[in-house]
Parts: sequence; C-alpha cells; structure tokens
Amino acid sequence: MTSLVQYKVSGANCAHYIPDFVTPDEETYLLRKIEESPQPRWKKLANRRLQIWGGDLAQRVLIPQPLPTIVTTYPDLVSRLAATGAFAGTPHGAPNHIIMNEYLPGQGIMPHEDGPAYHPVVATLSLGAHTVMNYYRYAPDTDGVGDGGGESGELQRGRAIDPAPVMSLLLEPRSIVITSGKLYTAHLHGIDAREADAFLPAGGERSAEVGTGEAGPVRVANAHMLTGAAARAAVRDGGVLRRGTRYSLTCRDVGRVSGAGRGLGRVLRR
Ligand SMILES: O=C(O)CCC(=O)C(=O)O
Ligand SMILES: [Fe+2]
Repeated sequence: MTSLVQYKVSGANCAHYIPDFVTPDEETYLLRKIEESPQPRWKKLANRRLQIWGGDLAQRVLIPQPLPTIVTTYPDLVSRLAATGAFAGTPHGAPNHIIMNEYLPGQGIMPHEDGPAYHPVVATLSLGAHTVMNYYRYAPDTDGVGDGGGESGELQRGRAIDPAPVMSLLLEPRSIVITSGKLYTAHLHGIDAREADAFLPAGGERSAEVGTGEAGPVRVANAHMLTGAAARAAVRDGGVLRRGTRYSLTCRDVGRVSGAGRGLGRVLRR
C-alpha cells in the first residue's frame, strides 16, 4: 500500500478508514487464536476484557515483550501497518504495543483520550463484528480559565465533554481506522454500550434528537467507504445493525522503551 490519501475520511483531516485490511481467512485465524488464548492472558475490567501485547507500560515507558506471531508473522499486521505510511513519523516507524479489547453486544468504552505515552497515531483493527466509534470534543470553556488543564491524560481532568459527537465512524470487521493529529491529541473517542446501532438514511434530514447526545440514529462519516453489503444497506436505508462479539487491536508506538540499546551497548563494550 503506497498512499493513505485514498482512505482519508472526507471532512476529517486526521482519520483514515481502510476496509478489508485483513482477509476473511486471516480474520478467522486471528479470532481462533484469540479465543484459544489462556485465561490468565485476559485482564478483566468492569465491562470488558482485554489483553496487552508488546509489554506493560510503567510511567509511560514500555517494558518490552515480543509481540505475538499472530501480528508479526501471519498475518504480518505490523509490517502491513508500517507499509501504509501511517507510522512513518513515529519513533519506531511501526507499532510496538497493542491492546486487544473484547466487546460483547451491549458493551462499550466511555469517551477517553489515549494519552501521552504513545506517539499520537493509533491504528485499530476490528474483528468479528462491527461497531460505531464516536469522536467528541471538550465543551468550550465556560469558567473563563482557558483550557489550562493542559496535560493530556486519559481525560483532561474536570473538562466537560460536548455530548454531541463531532464525528461517528462505522467500523466494519476486518477494517482499520487510523486516527492521528488533533483527533488524537485534542479529542476523545468512545463506543456506546448498546446491542445494535441505528443509522440515518443517506441524504435524509437530520432528526431532531441527533446532536443532543441522546442515543438517536447516527450518520457516519465513512458511509461511502463501506464494503459490507449489510453495512452499506443500513447506512443507505436508515437501517439497524445488531452487534456481535467484536475484538479490536489498537496498535500504537510507545516512544520510550526501557532497555533500548542496552544489548547493543554490551556487545560494543566487549
Ligand atoms: O475498541 C476500540 O476500537 C477502541 C479501544 C480504545 O479506544 C482503546 O483501547 O483505547
Ligand atoms: Fe482509546
């Protein structure tokens, strides 16, 4: 893949959507390997399970572990991602850390930022089922203090979030969404905890409840980029897609890696 330009979501500078990034056979294989993974690999959160691949983060520094062969060898996701150019400006030119999330129908993730440990690019592979990702902005300041909270973390503490998403994307299974720049550093992203997603018909009027943050049908910014028949029909006709179990591989580059270069230093000192 030579250029990301053709995958740019129109109207969004910092979002690219690539459908069919892995083949159905690769998806089946990845799902089988994930489902076979031993219980202790899973971290259980209140409303979701996840696995961390590539090592743990301590004080924003990666204590590295090898990535599993299901992302380095077959399929060769890491090099495929590097070849998109999405990581060309990151410290290692490729992701070195992957959080793999599992969502059952009805599960989601609250609006959050991914924070400063990572270079501000994330590529997310969806497997098994679709979801709708919403992007949010912070509410304009009302306290007159400016946005001095400054330090970006999981959430800029105390800042209110505008409940109306600035953008929603339908993420099909096997697709990749890449977000970067301001969408990474100044916005939040989240997935509503729901069992089905309803869509506004293409070209239709915006219904009154859209924009209030209530759970009305959404219009997705990547409608014209979808490849699945059911997804295309749902966004064209204003239909509903029921969710299945979805796995997401969120691939990022941690700039600071503990022990990096030490091995080489030892060799050179001999
Ligand atoms: O599942 C997703 O697509 C998003 C997950 C996410 O935002 C995260 O792990 O930080
Ligand atoms: Fe995230």
